[in-house]
Amino acid sequence: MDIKVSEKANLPTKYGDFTIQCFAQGCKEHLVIMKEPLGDVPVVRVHSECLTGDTLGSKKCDCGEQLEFALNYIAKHGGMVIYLRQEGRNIGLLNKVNAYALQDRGYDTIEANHQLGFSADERTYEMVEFILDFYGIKKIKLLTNNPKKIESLKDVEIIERIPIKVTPNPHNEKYLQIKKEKMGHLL
Ligand SMILES: Nc1nc2c(ncn2[C@@H]2O[C@H](COP(=O)(O)OP(=O)(O)OP(=O)(O)O)[C@@H](O)[C@H]2O)c(=O)[nH]1
Ligand SMILES: [Zn+2]
Repeated sequence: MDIKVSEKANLPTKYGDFTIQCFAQGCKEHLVIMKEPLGDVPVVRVHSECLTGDTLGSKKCDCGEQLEFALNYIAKHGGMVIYLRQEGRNIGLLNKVNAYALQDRGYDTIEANHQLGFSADERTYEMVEFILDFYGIKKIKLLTNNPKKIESLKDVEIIERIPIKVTPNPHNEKYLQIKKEKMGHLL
């Protein structure tokens, strides 16, 4: 993998004071948001980009709330958010908006992906393994409700899963139900 790594820089935020470091592969620029000390077994959140949820406050998904939970948790306990540029479970923003249009017509989040010729989840996690290896991290506590993410991280030992609590709203109730029933999320 041809990966460029930036320097580390300070990033004070409303959640706490972090450092950030960028890992670029081609046109995908991934980000690590870190709070030190990391401790013996760092807390890690692997977060996939959701422009609509993370920055626009969309109520259609739980991404923004999960990111806030993770940043608050890591500000308190140390650890890192690995922010992967895998928008729309890696189908990209344009396709996600088309998937949302299909959802407006009654398809669920998985059916909409299938209608567009994608699998339910097109993400991969090699970059996470590269980043953890870069920092010499072999064991982590993973902040997630997604068992597939745990299975996908083969080169690192996950000694604990820390659940993320989200409060459903009328717009994401069905989405959360599909994640639980069809994608096996531990909600
Ligand atoms: N294709 C598609 N992507 C979506 C949709 N809603 C959210 N996403 C994307 O899904 C990703 C977040 O995935 P989730 O399955 O919600 O959560 P997760 O990160 O896999 O699991 P957790 O670790 O428990 O948060 C982000 O990349 C979002 O852009 C949708 O309806 N369709
Ligand atoms: Zn989202």
